[in-house]
Amino acid sequence: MIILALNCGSSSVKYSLFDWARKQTLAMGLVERVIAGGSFIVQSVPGREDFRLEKECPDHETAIDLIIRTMTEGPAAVIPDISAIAAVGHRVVHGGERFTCSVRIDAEVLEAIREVQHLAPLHNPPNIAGIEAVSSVLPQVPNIAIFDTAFHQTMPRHAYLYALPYNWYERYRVRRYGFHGTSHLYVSKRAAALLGKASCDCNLITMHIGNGVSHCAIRNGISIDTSMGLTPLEGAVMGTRCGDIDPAIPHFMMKMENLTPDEMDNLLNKKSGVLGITGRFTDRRDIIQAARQGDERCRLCLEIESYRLRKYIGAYLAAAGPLDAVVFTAGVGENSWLIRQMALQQLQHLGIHLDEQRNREAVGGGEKIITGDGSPIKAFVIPTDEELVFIEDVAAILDGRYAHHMEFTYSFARPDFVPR
Ligand SMILES: Nc1ncnc2c1ncn2[C@@H]1O[C@H](COP(=O)(O)OP(=O)(O)O)[C@@H](O)[C@H]1O
Ligand SMILES: CC(=O)OP(=O)(O)O
Ligand SMILES: [Mg+2]
Repeated sequence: MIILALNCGSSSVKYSLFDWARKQTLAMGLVERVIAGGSFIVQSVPGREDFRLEKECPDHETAIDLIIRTMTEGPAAVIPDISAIAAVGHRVVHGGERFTCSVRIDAEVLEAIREVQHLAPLHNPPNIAGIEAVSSVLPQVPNIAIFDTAFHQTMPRHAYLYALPYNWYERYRVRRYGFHGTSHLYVSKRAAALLGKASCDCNLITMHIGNGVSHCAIRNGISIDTSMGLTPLEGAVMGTRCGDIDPAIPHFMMKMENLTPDEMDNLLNKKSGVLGITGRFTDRRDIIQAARQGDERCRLCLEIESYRLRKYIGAYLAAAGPLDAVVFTAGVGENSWLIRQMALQQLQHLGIHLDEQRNREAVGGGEKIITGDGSPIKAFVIPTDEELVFIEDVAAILDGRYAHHMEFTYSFARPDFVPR
């Protein structure tokens, strides 16, 4: 059974093609600059040179058509025919309160995903566009939705409700949902394996630090709190999103600069975070390099970002403890020893003893421990693999084995997987 996992973002489509019977990755790839213009596809196949092709994709349908053509025709082909694809797993960022686990998509499920799209305006519309595009190109193939929010549906009321008029929750479902659930789920299961414990016996803090950043407090294997909220804007300092701020600031700034609500929302989502602080960079590699060359604003940015990480570790230690481990994942968490070091410094009194040498060496892939041997709480770097969760859920749903994220035993076999 060959499964295609799709992650349709606003400007990109990431994909992974997996042969379930052979447990083999056939291809992984990415179409960038969808809609924006100047789009191109890059596909990696184990044991082959990367394939790259420039092709305009003014919409997601064209991007998905390009992906299917690349996988089936010409020099980058990995399967003989489109009919080899047995099912497609789609990342859906917001599932509201209705979806607590992955589901097969039918007209009613698609309608329910549409109903909550206003809660994730940057993410759900491209997810829906991807589902519609696949349905038109591969009409016979089952589509499965895997939700970012599902893993966090175990949060207790006291963690997911805000101190706002209660009828906002009753009328509009204003509450904390949390995102990156498949990543938190994946790394928590891998951390349990590294600890040699059942995941239901593990208390963890998982730190997904990429362009979007979120943290999760995990007690007995389930999410009990997470830093993103109603939308993916709350919590940590991100590439372009502000994370936690005084909620009075938007109103204040709207008055000061005569901004509309949409302009304000755009500033908080797209012009803030590390871009807002540095004024020029979203990529932490650029920021670290500039800081090393003496750029004061970039240095300050690293201090603000890592201080916020440290505060969340402290808060979630209180929420999830007694803790087994802190886990770092995603682009920054997997690769930036400096940001990890700045976040974990001086936490010995909490039982986290960073081993600076191990931490510096834990870059560029692989699962690593970065605390010293006697550290009461361990810290790990674990490369995330959200697509593998999609693939396992799709296979399990089609086989009738899948009940729920928490009850389902993942195998996470991807021996040939090359971390990004
Ligand atoms: N070696 C590195 N040092 C610091 N940051 C890095 C490094 N490699 C990647 N990153 C960061 O990872 C980010 C992307 O992470 P990723 O998880 O791929 O994000 P997303 O999936 O949200 O696009 C980049 O913006 C970059 O800042
Ligand atoms: C929910 C979210 O922030 O996703 P991403 O990191 O892909 O932007
Ligand atoms: Mg990501």
